[in-house]
Amino acid sequence: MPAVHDPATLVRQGSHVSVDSFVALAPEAPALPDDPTQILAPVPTEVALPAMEARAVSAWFGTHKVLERVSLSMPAGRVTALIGPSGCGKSTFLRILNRMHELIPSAALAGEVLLDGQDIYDPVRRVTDARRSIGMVFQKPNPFPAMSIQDNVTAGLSLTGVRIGTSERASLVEECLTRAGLWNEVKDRLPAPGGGLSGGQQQRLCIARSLAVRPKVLLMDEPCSALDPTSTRRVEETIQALAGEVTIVIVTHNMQQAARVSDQCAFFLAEQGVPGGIVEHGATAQMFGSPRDSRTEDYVNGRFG
Ligand SMILES: Nc1ncnc2c1ncn2[C@@H]1O[C@H](COP(=O)(O)OP(=O)(O)OP(=O)(O)O)[C@@H](O)[C@H]1O
Repeated sequence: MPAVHDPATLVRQGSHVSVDSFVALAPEAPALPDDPTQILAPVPTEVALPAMEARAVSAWFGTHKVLERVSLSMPAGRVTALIGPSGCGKSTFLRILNRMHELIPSAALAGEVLLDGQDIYDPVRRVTDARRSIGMVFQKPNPFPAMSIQDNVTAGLSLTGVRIGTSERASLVEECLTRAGLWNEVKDRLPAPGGGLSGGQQQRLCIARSLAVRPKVLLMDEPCSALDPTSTRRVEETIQALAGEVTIVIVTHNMQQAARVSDQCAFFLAEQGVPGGIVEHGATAQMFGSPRDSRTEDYVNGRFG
């Protein structure tokens, strides 16, 4: 019997540092292909260990049950895409993976979320540990606009009480901006305000900020939905570059994006009057090329949703 985590018994956390990002324009970037079957991400050949595992996760807002016993393994160093129509519980599931769900009044959940085999909801584990290990990038980028680019990168460290020296800070800033694909564009203006960057650059700045606390997992909730196609391409390149180093779970409504960036997909659905659940999950190539369930086939081919 899984534990029920009622919000009244959960540790509340009001100082979470959100990790949003924006993306930059790049006129030379190629146009996006129209046919998802032409751009399938490479299928992993070896079996990766799960970095995160959701076991029988159910969720409620008050008496409204929105997820029903969802189980999913998210392999280490791989990209998992959560797809499905609006309202089926993808974002709720994502927020459960780093204990943000409990910040919402009336929210409750049941089940377990394991990170490297440990339940992040275990009462002996601190909520701040979960959020440090499991970063989040939101739909709307939110760097600290008046703060310098370099200070934005290290803002998460300061807020979690981590102190580092000047030279260590400088190398961390360079490392994280490089990993986020932004270093070359900002290396000559690190003291300039983060708010002066283009939207796409701000999105990658926020990815750099999340990387600075060295998360094991990066959750991304429609990180490109506010971006133009070229900026989207830049963020997708960043996701692909990070895969292998960080476990990524991304919610996206863009099927081409899911096909481009993910190794595996989980298709969520909430049919009339029924809480959301996973209809089917598997390797991205299989989900797009030969889905087992006709509802998956209809969704990935744009027949509904
Ligand atoms: N803060 C909240 N309070 C009450 N109900 C909520 C809240 N957030 C989400 N819900 C409900 O939970 C269900 C799942 O919502 P959720 O946002 O997780 O779906 P989603 O698949 O991510 O949708 P979308 O793709 O539109 O973002 C919906 O019925 C929604 O109305």
